[in-house]
Amino acid sequence: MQNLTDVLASSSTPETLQSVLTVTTDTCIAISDALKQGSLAGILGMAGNENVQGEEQKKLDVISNDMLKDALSACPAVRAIASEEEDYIVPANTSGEYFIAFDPLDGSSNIDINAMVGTIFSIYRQTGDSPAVEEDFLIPGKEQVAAGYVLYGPSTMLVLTTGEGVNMFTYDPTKKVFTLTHEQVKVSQETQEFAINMSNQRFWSDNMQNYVNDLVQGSEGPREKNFNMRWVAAMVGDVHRILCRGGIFIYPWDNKDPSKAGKLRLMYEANPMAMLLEQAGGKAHTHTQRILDIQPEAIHQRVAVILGAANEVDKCLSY
Ligand SMILES: O=P(O)(O)OC[C@H]1O[C@](O)(COP(=O)(O)O)[C@@H](O)[C@@H]1O
Ligand SMILES: [Mg+2]
Ligand SMILES: [Mg+2]
Repeated sequence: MQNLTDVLASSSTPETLQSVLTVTTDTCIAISDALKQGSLAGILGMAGNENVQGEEQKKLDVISNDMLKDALSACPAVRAIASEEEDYIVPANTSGEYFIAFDPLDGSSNIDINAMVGTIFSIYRQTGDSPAVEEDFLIPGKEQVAAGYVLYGPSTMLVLTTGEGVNMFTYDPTKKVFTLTHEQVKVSQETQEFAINMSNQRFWSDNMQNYVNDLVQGSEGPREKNFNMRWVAAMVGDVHRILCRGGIFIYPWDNKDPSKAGKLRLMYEANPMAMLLEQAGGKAHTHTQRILDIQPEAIHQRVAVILGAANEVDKCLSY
């Protein structure tokens, strides 16, 4: 079976980009090893700080952020880094060719219950003669040259696109490599499952309430079929399920906090997942536009997210 290095070497991925992906995925293996140790490694619990978005950081948010930041800063091909857990961009090597944005640990609230978490990353090509500044990083998601995530579940999996479809790799701890296990994944067009945090229902728009009400009415409602609901509380887990067996994931606009356009972050969560979904034949939108077309205004910008099987995303948008 082919491993990640073979797959990248036989693709049109430039060697410099391969080096960024290798450093990223090697660091994710180290994060996976740390997670496996759990309480034994003293890495669970709160870090005692807040990130720039006012969220309390867990120790593992900080540890995984530092691991990725240190490894990627030392990679000559990396020009700058942006992270959900860093206030500002971190310039790395002026002669580097790539920007990498990441959510070092997605699904932080799952850490202490030993449930699914992941690392999400998004890579852009951007060169310049002087150290990178934040404005250089404000590139629409359609310009991504690679995106993916590593899911720390019962097995550790890498899901990757370099713009030539989506491949899934399973980490083989005996050989310490990611092995290609699911080639050219396509999102099923059949939607049986939806994922949305129903506890926010009263804050949604009327249109979103109507759409979800129609799903919940099942075979007695206008959709004339039954749906099931799933919520992993880690976007990485919900998106993985959609890539594996279809469905729709929604973190909609709501009026809970008018200063926020949504909960999820454009650069660390929405853009990389949108690229994966589109490369797998699915769709990813806000309530008003294609996510990959959004011109970012700030690195920590938030957006509404509706992604999954193309037909179902269209159906949702029709409301
Ligand atoms: O608290 P909620 O509404 O269940 O939110 C869950 C969502 O928040 C997130 O956990 C945010 O990610 P972080 O853990 O990186 O902050 C998403 O992964 C997930 O979809
Ligand atoms: Mg996240
Ligand atoms: Mg996070």
